[in-house]
Order: sequence, then C-alpha cells, then structure tokens
Amino acid sequence: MIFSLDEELHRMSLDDKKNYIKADYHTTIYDDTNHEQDSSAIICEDSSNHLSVHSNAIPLNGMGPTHKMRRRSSAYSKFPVLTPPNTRRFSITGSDAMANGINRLSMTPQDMTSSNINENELSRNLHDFKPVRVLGQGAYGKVLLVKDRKTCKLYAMKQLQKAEILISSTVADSKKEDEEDESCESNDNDDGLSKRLERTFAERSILSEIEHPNIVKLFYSFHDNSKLYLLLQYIPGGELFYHLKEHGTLDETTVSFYAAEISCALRFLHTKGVVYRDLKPENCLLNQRGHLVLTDFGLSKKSANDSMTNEEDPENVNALYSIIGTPEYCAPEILLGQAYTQNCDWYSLGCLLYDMLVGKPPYTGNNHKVIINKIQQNKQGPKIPFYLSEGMKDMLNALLKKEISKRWNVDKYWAKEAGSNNKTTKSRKRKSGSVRTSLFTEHFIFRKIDWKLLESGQLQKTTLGPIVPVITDLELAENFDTEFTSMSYEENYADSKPININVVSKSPDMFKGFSYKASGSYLEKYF
Ligand SMILES: Nc1ncnc2c1ncn2[C@@H]1O[C@H](COP(=O)(O)OP(=O)(O)OP(=O)(O)O)[C@@H](O)[C@H]1O
Repeated sequence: MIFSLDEELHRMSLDDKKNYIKADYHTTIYDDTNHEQDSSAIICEDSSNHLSVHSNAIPLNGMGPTHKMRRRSSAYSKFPVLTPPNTRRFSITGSDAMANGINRLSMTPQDMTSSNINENELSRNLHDFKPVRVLGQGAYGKVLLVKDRKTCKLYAMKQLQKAEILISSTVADSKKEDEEDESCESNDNDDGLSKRLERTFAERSILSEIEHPNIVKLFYSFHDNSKLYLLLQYIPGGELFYHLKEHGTLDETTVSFYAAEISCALRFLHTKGVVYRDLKPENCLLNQRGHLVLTDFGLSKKSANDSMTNEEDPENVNALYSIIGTPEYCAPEILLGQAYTQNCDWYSLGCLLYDMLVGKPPYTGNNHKVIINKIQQNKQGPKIPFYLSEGMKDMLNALLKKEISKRWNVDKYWAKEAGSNNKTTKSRKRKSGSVRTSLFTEHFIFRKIDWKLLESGQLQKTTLGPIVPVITDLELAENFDTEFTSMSYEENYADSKPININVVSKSPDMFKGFSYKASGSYLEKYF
C-alpha cells in the first residue's frame, strides 16, 4: 500500500530526482534500488539486545517533499491478495481452511440470525441519518459522516454495496494476475463469494461483541435493497495515514506510544480469538484526545474458540490460510500462502512501526509477488536505519522476523501474570539468534507507558496523545483528506429502497441477520 516511492520517482523528472536523492543516508532509505545496491547500507544485527538509549533520530520533518507522496494502500491492493500459483493447500468452500480440514468457523451468516434483531421491526434506517460529508472510501463503498436527525449525534456510516460483495472484481483481478493457476478459477468464484459474505458478517459480528478503548464501536447495522450499513462511533481525528502524510515520520516517543495503544488493542482481540489481519496507517484513527482507535474489521477473523492460538502447537487447529491483507504490512507466511495464526498481526505491527519511523514500510512494491521477492532476497531481514535507538532497533528486529518460530510470540510473552514468579525481565540478555522470551510490555521502548492505566482505558480518558488533532467543528472533518471530504454523497442516499425489494441478488436472505442494535446502556455510555 501506501507508497511506492519507486513509482513516484519514475514520474519525476531527472533533475527533480537528482535533487531528491541527496547524498545523505537518510534519503537512501527511500530508494529501494539505490539502497539495495549500496554495500555500505547499515543492517542492524539481530543480536542487539543492549538497550541503551540514544535519541539520535534523524530530523523527522526534514524530509522534504517525500511524505507528500504517501499513497493509500487500497489504491492498488484490493483484497484479497492473490494466492500465488501452487500454494493453495485447501479447497474448502466458504472460509479460511482450518488445518484439520474441517470448517470450524464460529460465526457464519446463518449462525448469526440468532443474535439478530427482527429486521422488520428495526427502528433505524438510512433516512434517520442526514449525510454530512464523505470521510473515506473502501473497496465496497464509502464511509460517510452522518447526523442522527432526531438526536443530532454524529456517526461514521460505513456503506457496503451488496453488488460489489456479490459480484466482486477480485475474480477478474485474479484471472488477470494469476493466469497460471487456471484450474482454480471456479473454486475462486464459489469460495470468493462465500468468503466475502463471511467477512462482511464477521465485521459486524466482531464489532458487536467487543468493547475496548482502542477499538471503534458499532452502534447499529442495517441493510436495504442495495447496501449494508454499519453505524460506527465517529473518530474525528482522522487516519494515522493522514498525520503521517503531514509529519513525514514520527519521533520514537510518539511511535512507542502508538505501539503501546495498538498492541493493547491487538492483544485484546487475540485473547478473544480474533485475528485482525489488516493493520496499516489507514485503519488507525486518532480520536479527539489523540488516542489511537482501530477501525475496519472487514478482514478480521474470529477463530473457532474464544481463546488464543498456540503457534508452537503443530496440531494447531486455528491456523488460517486465506491470503488477504495489504501486502506491505502482511506477514511473509500470509503472502506465501502458508498457515498462519494471530502472530501475523505482530509482524504487521513491526511494519507499521517501521513506517512511522522511516516513512515507508520495510518492503514496498505494486503487488504481493514483488514484495515477497524482496522479503525472500533479503536474508537478513529489512534494513533498519542506523539512526534509530538500540531499543527501537531491537523491537523492530524482534517483530519483523521472517520465520514465525523466531518472531517474538508477543501473546505468550505479553506481561507478568498476576501472582506468577516469572523472572523474565527486560534486563535479561539473550543469546544471539535465540527465541525471545522477555516480556513485551516490559520492553525498553515502553518504559514511559503505564500499562495498567492503558489497559483499563483510564489513560485514554485522562491524558492526551502525542498528536492532538486540530478540531474546530466536528462536522467539518478537518483531519480527513479533501480527496474524500469533497466527494459527493447525494447518490448514496438516492438509491435506497426497503429491504425486500432486492433487485441485486435475487436471494435477499444472503444478508439476513445483518441488522443489529447496541444495547441502550451501551449507547448511553458512549454518548
Ligand atoms: N469510525 C470512523 N470514524 C471516522 N472515519 C472512519 C471511521 N471508519 C472508517 N473511517 C474512514 O473511512 C475509511 C475507510 O473505512 P474502512 O477502512 O472501514 O473501509 P474499507 O471499505 O474496509 O476500506 P479498505 O477497502 O481500504 O480496507 C477509513 O480509512 C477512515 O478514513
């Protein structure tokens, strides 16, 4: 996603290019080609476990025009990422294949009808909400800022086009890019629809079941003839993507703060059996107080049981295989079509931290094949700039390990359990190459974080985050790209008709059970 500087450079004139690639180390990291040929490029040794601080990060905002080139991932990587030829291992229809070959999905659209409210008695519909402006656009539709006509409360309304879900272009894309794998086409078709439906329901279902200060809240969902609607808590501070575009890169204290808030959300999801699978700057929003809130659960997956999976268990029945996500932030095992677990989210966290510190994720390219080639060629892992502190280098190295077995198993080594005699501490030295067993929350970069306050949600209530978004009027959506806020939304309201006039699918029941209303106490609590 995000930004392929290589491509942008092609578009620039030679002169511009010369000016841009100045002869300093800092700029070389923005040109992969240049960088990879540079034998003097500094590669951070994995053995580094000495956590002395030297806060010598190269000026953050002195990046010249680079950061203005930041590009959104969804611009060229509509999910799912394609399965590389011959890596499809299972042909189970309708869900991520579980390792034992049994579909152990805990939530299917059918299952969900039980938790469903009676759609005919649904109190909310599209016309209860007045559109204010467009906040963003995803693969299946727009996200609008809307105002409840009765209460004047603001919500973010995520719209998903039924037609896009039912007749997705991913099959066409798949044919175009994956011609070698013709034998899989028909499976792609059936599996594709079923998976897209499942993911649509998963987003609604996961969000309706979880409550965490760093995760967006779902208040209502409903559907009509053409679209599905998720009425979410409006997070007015904009995307981390937007702020990264403004700032270029962020200082280590800020990055550590966001790392803690994201980790806190990911850890919570993992304990609920949910793998997030789409961590990227576009999906991290800042609230009014500058705290980070994860949104977009369209690629998240709830495993069979509500517990953490065990990566070290070879019989692990919760392993996933679907190749989805945003290639630049995706764990290598996902891109290679191998089995993966929630540990993939920690690799993505490493990519996101790297992006915040360096200005781009560790590996960039126009498709997952390019990225996987880069990952494979880069035997020693991504090049970590010399100017980062030892603590930050250590964190990045631990998360960005190609092999799952060598990557930090953050869920296992999260924190000291109450009452345990776990003597693992940050000060313990690790032998080079050995698997990391120190505790994540005790890592040096988190020395200023009060995890108790963070995990309880108190920190979010009582302190301000490192970037406090400028908000003069919530309805102006000042922290969202004008690319979106200037878009027209009229047509989004014009084509709404009552539920059962389903001209798109001929099978109106496909989306049955989608509607939801949060409890009165929940609604009161957050308004
Ligand atoms: N609760 C929210 N408050 C404010 N803005 C939001 C909210 N949810 C989403 N947005 C905005 O809308 C954008 C698109 O939302 P989202 O990522 O959920 O859609 P999507 O269709 O899944 O996108 P993609 O296909 O790129 O993954 C977000 O990046 C963000 O800018």
